[in-house]
Amino acid sequence: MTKEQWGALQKQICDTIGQNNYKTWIEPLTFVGTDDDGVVTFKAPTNFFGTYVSQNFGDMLLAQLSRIDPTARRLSFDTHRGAAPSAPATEPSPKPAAAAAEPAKDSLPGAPLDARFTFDTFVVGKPNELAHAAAKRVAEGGPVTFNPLFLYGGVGLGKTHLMHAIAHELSTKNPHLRVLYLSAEQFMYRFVQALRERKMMDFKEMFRSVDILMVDDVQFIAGKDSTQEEFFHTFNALVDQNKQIIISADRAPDEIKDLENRIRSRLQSGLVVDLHPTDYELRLGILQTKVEMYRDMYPGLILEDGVLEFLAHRISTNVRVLEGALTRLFAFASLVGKPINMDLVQDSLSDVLRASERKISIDEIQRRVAEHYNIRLSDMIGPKRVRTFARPRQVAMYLCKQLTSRSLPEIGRRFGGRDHTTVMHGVRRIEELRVADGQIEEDVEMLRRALEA
Ligand SMILES: Nc1ncnc2c1ncn2[C@@H]1O[C@H](COP(=O)(O)OP(=O)(O)OP(=O)(O)O)[C@@H](O)[C@H]1O
Repeated sequence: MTKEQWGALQKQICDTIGQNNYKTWIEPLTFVGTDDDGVVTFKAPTNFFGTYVSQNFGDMLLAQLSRIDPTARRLSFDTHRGAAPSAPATEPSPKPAAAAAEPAKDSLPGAPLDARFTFDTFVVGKPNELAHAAAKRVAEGGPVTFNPLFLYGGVGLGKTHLMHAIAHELSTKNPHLRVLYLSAEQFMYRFVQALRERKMMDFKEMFRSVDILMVDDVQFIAGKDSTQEEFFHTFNALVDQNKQIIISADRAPDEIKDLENRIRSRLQSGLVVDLHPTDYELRLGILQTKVEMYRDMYPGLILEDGVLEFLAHRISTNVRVLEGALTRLFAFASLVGKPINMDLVQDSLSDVLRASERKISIDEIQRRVAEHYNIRLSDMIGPKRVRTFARPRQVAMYLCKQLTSRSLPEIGRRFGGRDHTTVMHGVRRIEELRVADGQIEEDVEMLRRALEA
């Protein structure tokens, strides 16, 4: 993103958050640049200022920025005076200090911490409770019990969030602790730079001087032999000194190809925990937490029932995408001055919904529902209107509406050529019965889970 593009965006941001907020919090920021990791850096007047903007306007800013620059992933607020202008995209720029972490002694060349990624903002559910508990334990900062802590899981499930949360908590408890967080790619970059500049001694000394080392996305060093070698030595030196190491990756150690065996076994020698794909309840919980935050930011905006449930159903892959969708909805609603309802969802999120479209088919739903109610598929689709067939048919129609993106006429056609008004009636009926009839509610939930599994 260029300075000019940022200039143009500011107008939009002002419209979104209002003149007062804009003048107080956004105008004083200076755009510095975006690096290869998608970190967008601003110069902020003070540390507090950067933290405040990040916590209160971070999501909105990121959503606006990512419309112009889809690589934008994180914000960083640099409070150093005379910060370097943005570096050319091919050359990783020196990382600015974290917005929330206090620099300890001389500053470490880590990546910025995101001030929003704390334990307070992390929603715990079944899929991530073990990872959360392990992270919490490490953040207590007591004697090192498992080393390393190895967190793994798919894209956008909260690995980085947990690592930053540990770093924040440890730095808050003990501001003198030397906590270094960086990606494996940055580790390699520092290593190559040290080789090139003949500063290997400095490199080794610096990495061995940290109290806590966190390396994100370690799968990156697979197949990169000399980086692996150096990583191995760093790792051993720190473990020998009883210093805590926290590693993340997108898969388990034994699934990372082209990783030396001795490194693999080192990575497995502590506690290996995975973040499972989110379930519906966790996604809904995350959305509800975010909404609380947005209510302060956009007072007066109406959020209609069912919207969060719909998003939690439909966007199931990645929490980042889920959050982005909500941010976009709020920003859009405040721009056009309308309530957040299903019409707005369709208008403003059609691309996200298309991309996250489920692979669940109408056939599959019909088959599962027929099995569940112990009726023949032909009876579900056929013309008979007795309740034994009509109710399962309505449940199936309802699930088709919820779990696929098919239109009502299309669903009608697939149910023996019925009219779309029949489908609509069926869907409404099940909506009513879900509230009034516990058995139907249980059936629908069970079927939905089975279909989504
Ligand atoms: N349980 C959760 N509660 C609240 N927010 C969450 C949770 N899980 C993920 N998020 C949010 O989702 C976004 C993506 O999370 P994060 O960057 O930690 O993912 P990741 O696992 O490191 O993914 P990647 O592999 O892409 O780096 C962040 O904004 C994070 O705050």
